[in-house]
Amino acid sequence: MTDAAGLDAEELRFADPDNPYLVEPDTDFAPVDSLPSEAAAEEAALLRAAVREHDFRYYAENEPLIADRTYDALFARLEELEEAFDLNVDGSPTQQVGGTTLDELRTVEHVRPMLSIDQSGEAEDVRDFDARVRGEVGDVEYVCEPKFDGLSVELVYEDGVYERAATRGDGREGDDVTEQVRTIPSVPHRLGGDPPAFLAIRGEVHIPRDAFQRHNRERVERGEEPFANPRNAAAGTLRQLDIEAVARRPLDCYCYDILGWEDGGRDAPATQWEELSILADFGLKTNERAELVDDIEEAIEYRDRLMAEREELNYEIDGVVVKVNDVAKCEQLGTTSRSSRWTFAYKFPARAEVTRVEDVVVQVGRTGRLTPVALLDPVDVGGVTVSRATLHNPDEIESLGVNVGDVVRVKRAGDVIPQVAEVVESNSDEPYPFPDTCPVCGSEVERDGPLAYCTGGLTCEAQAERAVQHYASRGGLDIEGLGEESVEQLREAGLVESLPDLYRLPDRREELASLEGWGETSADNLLAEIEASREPPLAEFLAALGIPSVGGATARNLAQHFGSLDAVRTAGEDELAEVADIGPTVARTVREFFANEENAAVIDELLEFVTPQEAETVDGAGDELAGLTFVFTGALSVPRSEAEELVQRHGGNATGSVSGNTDYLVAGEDPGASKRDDADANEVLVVEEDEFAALLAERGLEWPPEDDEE
Ligand SMILES: NC(=O)c1ccc[n+]([C@@H]2O[C@H](COP(=O)([O-])OP(=O)(O)OC[C@H]3O[C@@H](n4cnc5c(N)ncnc54)[C@H](O)[C@@H]3O)[C@@H](O)[C@H]2O)c1
Repeated sequence: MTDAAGLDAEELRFADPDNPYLVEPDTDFAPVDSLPSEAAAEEAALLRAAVREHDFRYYAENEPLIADRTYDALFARLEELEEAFDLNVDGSPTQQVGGTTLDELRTVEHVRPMLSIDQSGEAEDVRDFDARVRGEVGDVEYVCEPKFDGLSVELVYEDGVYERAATRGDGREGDDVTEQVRTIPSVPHRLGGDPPAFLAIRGEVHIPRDAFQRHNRERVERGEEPFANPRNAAAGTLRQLDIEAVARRPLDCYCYDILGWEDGGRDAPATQWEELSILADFGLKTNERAELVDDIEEAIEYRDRLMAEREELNYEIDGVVVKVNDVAKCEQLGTTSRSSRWTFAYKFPARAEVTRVEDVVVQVGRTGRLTPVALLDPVDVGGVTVSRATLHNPDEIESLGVNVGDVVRVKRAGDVIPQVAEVVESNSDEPYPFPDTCPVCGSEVERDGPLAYCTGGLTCEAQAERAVQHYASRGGLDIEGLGEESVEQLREAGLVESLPDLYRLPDRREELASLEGWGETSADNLLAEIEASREPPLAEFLAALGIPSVGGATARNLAQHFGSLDAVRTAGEDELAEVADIGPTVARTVREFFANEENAAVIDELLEFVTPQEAETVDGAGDELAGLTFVFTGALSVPRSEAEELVQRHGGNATGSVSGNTDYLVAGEDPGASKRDDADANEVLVVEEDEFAALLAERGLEWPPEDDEE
């Protein structure tokens, strides 16, 4: 999202850069009855162009210019004008489904149009919908379901076998995402139960919230822009052409509607409620919170209840969908060109509120990255009090134009980290001046693209504290008794200011024992742990140094490739890039880490106390599994991601779904029938975990891999 004034004309597809509804539109509209009809027609034309542009940016590019709430206000105004002035609506976005297809993907026609849903956040509008429905078809029951904030897909099964999947696109045709959707674990490749000969269903692909947060954190750590919300992340992922990359993302899919059913004499279910239960019988994932209710008041209560539970769910929802239960009545109610007349979405209020920036602080991360954070006048955003919001990086401050004292809109878009979405009222001439020295150690700040880094390395206190925390963590040398809080306590007491100070603690045993909450025994235990960490394996030591982008696996590859710390420290970028799993970017990061004078000084000092053990170098590490493709299914004795990582590290492929070129399907406990069936059909070798271990052992590899957590 941007609030930069003015847009480059070339960037725009449907609207003029001067269109007032493109950037920071004013949604305080003049009352319709005071408008001359010419002005109304003119305003509607501008709104149509702007809405088309916003649709394009939202659906095709996943980069909206304005907040959803603002978009909804523009859309509602356009509808209002068209109706009040009886304007010609041919081709208006109010008559069409807003999506589009991409050039890169094949287009497929849907079995039945995939339409939009009329929606509102007002209970009165929901009651109006109900009155219209009852006026046309008499009394009805409703099925209420969460409105998942993901990406709608059509799935097609023939004789129970997964055939294809497509995005909603413009409602009539969508992008072919068959291979992408095939990687989703909750989409069976073969249906169970007694499926019809032909079945088309509608579902919503989404990324669970916890996985989304993990994924975003990794993106930020790699210096990439985080996704604004899980919907964008799911949409972006699903339309990727690199299927293996899609398989690595934790997508999930809820199914909720039958679009097509052909089965000789057997009829499709007669109600929405039966549809849900039969979909579940076929092994498709349906949502357990769906409810059948007797009337609209119960539907309204359902929405309020779900809104209160919203934060507990591991998937993002933005309201509830209310559907007429009886399919025959649905057909009677029919559809418009844009939406079905038997469904209504009762939305939750947007989780975005307006507040004042009280201050901006700049935090220093373990890698030295500086992150500006806005301290806010606390505000309730969707039931959670927010007093801080990330500003991401200096470029974001510039593009938002935000400074202390400004009134801003804050949002929590699926993720837990609140963000400043836009400046609503600026009280400053300039954006917040980003510091050119580190607020903690005063070292110079260096820019790398949009990001800023402190050049102080391990001498920077903030980095040092986090460096010590990391060094002692399970991803480092696993020094028990030295958690984040103790490290902070030791630093505050002046006992540990940098890594080598850990090994000077025996000289300060008395002081340590006298700290609040410590005592002789805890102090001695910690000192014994520290003593035991003095001869670490090289790989663990490298991982413990907290070199940016170097986790346990990469550290082990480095150790196996170079054998000694000296060799790693002096290796050039080209040599580093020869290591399995290391590309040019990571090679440069590693080189820079060791070349940094401050880091070098700290490491030299550390080596006065610590002697990393040389590692056995392994020739050709990384090629043992070359040419082999594995799929893992069922519960393994370690997380599946570790198995996949191991395979990839040794030159093999690990994908999420069985396909023609899969060599082995490794079945852990409870492997899931459909994948195994598929595997048999493809003549893939199905092996149990111990056979997999044997296969690795033949190639000199160990299973399960040693504890490798970061
Ligand atoms: N910010 C912008 O520029 C911009 C631009 C375009 C659209 N938008 C936003 O997108 C929304 C409109 O998009 P839309 O037309 O895709 O509508 P929508 O996503 O709000 O609602 C329709 C969709 O709901 C989904 N859905 C989720 N759970 C469902 C369930 N249980 N049963 C049935 N359907 C379910 C379906 O996929 C369907 O496509 C608006 O809220 C608007 O704010 C924003």
